[in-house]
Amino acid sequence: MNHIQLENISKIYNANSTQAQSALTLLAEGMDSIKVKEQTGYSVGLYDINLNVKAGELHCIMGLSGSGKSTLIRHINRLIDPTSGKIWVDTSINAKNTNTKNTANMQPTTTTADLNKDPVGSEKSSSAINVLELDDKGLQHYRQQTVSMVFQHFGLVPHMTVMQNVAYGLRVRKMSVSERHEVARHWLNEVGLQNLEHSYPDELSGGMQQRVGLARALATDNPILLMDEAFSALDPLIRAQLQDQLLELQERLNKTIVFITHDIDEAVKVGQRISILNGGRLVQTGTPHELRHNPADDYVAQFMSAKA
Ligand SMILES: Nc1ncnc2c1ncn2[C@@H]1O[C@H](COP(=O)(O)OP(=O)(O)OP(=O)(O)O)[C@@H](O)[C@H]1O
Repeated sequence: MNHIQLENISKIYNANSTQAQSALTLLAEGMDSIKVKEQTGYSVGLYDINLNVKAGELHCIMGLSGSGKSTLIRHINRLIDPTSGKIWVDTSINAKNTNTKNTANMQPTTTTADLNKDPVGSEKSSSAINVLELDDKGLQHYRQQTVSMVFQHFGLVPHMTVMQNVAYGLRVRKMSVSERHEVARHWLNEVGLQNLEHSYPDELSGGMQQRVGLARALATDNPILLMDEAFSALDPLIRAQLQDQLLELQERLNKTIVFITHDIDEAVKVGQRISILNGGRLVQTGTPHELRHNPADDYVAQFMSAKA
């Protein structure tokens, strides 16, 4: 079952709709984004992206710098609005299986077996909403209840303790302070930071700070987790530990995770499927095995041979 679907998403930066149309016309004729920028002056973030992310999938978005990865992920929580296209999210899918209060109901929404049943995954659920149609209130609700984000540079509030940072996103839920702290403590425990709840972010290493960022995102219990180069700022050893921890958590949580990385090794390690971007275009989506054995073009083949 699809959880997120991007339909014909294009993003031309700093252009009104008429200006953007001139760039889109050139892109439709096959011109690459560098030439389009030279000819029109407009930056191409994305062009005609069609992408399905299945419920419970850890889906990596991979590509070189400037290929459009951050632009793509920021469309899903509408930090960026597209020039054209639609973004469908099935808000009926709810991985409400994780908080300490709900451990008795820990039923994963989607299993790995379910993922494999839907190799094409093109159908749209009748409960999917086009998030571009949300008004301010609807968007606020969507961000509070459906999507969480983990940032590359952690994004912790420096004057709040670790506990306060993790509990912060729960203030909008109807929970008492003690309940919020109970949930936060649970997630700090899950990421291995049980003794640091009274510390401040600047007292922690980068790896520890990102564990707090992960605990904060997980504590909201939102079914979709967006991770934008979340481990890229970390030393290789710590990065590998966090990758392992994410995989271990995901085994139990079955979140729908969109994971941005420019590192093919990381994508192959954590991603069930990988989508490869080049110059704002989606070149190929597939499992690591499919990309390695049936690359769509030389760009994909080069990534995968660098890996092999
Ligand atoms: N705010 C902006 N204004 C103008 N152009 C932008 C803006 N943000 C991104 N771009 C352009 O859109 C294209 C895609 O950028 P994006 O940051 O999404 O790529 P990326 O793959 O995430 O790169 P990186 O790995 O370096 O973060 C680039 O050409 C970039 O210059």
